Amino acid sequence: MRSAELKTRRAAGVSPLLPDEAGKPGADAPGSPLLLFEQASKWYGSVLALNQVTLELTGGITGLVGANGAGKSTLLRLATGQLRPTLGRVSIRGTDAWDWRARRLVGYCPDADAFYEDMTGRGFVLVMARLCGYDRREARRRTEAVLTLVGMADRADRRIAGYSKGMRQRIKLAQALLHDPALLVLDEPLSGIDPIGRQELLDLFQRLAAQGKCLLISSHELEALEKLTNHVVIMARGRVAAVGTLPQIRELLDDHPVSVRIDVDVAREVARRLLDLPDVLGVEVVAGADGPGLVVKARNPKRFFPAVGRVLIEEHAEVRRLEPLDESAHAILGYLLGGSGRT
Ligand SMILES: Nc1ncnc2c1ncn2[C@@H]1O[C@H](COP(=O)(O)OP(=O)(O)OP(=O)(O)O)[C@@H](O)[C@H]1O
Repeated sequence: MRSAELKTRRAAGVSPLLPDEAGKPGADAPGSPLLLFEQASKWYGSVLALNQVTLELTGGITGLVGANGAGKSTLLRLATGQLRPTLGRVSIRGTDAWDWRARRLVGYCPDADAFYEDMTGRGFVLVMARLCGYDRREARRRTEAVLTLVGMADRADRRIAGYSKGMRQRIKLAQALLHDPALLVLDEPLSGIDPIGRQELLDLFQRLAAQGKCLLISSHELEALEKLTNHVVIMARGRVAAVGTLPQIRELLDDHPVSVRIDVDVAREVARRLLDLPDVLGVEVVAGADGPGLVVKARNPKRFFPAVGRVLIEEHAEVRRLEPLDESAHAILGYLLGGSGRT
């Protein structure tokens, strides 16, 4: 039983309370941000997954977006105290996120499902409540409260094996809410969920935020998060590329010059035409493996990129390479101009 319990804890990715500490107030230093990353870096062996991230959350809903491998899950694992930063600090209300006192303030919904499929949703949440250290009666009370909160009270006696993705997500959310955490960390909660289930989940997240919870939600899909919040963190290659409301990020992008590498057969002709464009700040001709290439510095990518496209077509240029050289700008552009930005 002991090993089964431990397996269940790990399976659901929960940070259980210690039995003798359940019910006591959490690690709480009033005035400290709920979640704070201070120059936090994480290496997996030789892979730098998170690079000097500084981030502060105080409340509301924050969307965390980034392409595959951008470092979102690593950031969330650090926030939930499952990993320790190699350098820097991650804290919850002033306490190291790795510390069990901090974990009591955090609820976590992992990306992957790891249920005992033969259990009912209610049975699973109840077991998780017991593992949190609540006695039978309190565990039952909390189980019913969270199942009601996530809209599963009347469907929780069915086996998990028969649940839709949306129902599974709600059960994960229910177990994360058992200890009434201040911060809810949700890793890709919308992935694979149909549009109706998705809207219901978005409504649920909004209700939780209205009740005072702080939510940190990762997603590949900016459009989905855009409906939920305008506080967005964009990640690229382990770094925070931009933080703010979407209008702020768009503005930042318009003001921030981007450097673009363009390798074409008629480099000099294209360079001359590009220099006439109003948003181009400079063009440098550089040597490439297959002939000369251009490094173009420009403002206002929304206007600049379509204009480049027109020049290349008019010059009948054969393009070998066209890519932003700045990873952050690349990521932001991917999201703001090209949809999801998934690579
Ligand atoms: N346990 C690990 N060992 C080695 N490298 C890892 C490990 N976990 C993640 N990485 C690497 O760290 C980087 C960041 O990964 P992470 O999973 O945090 O990104 P992500 O944005 O969540 O991506 P995805 O959307 O694909 O889950 C990637 O290069 C990934 O390959």
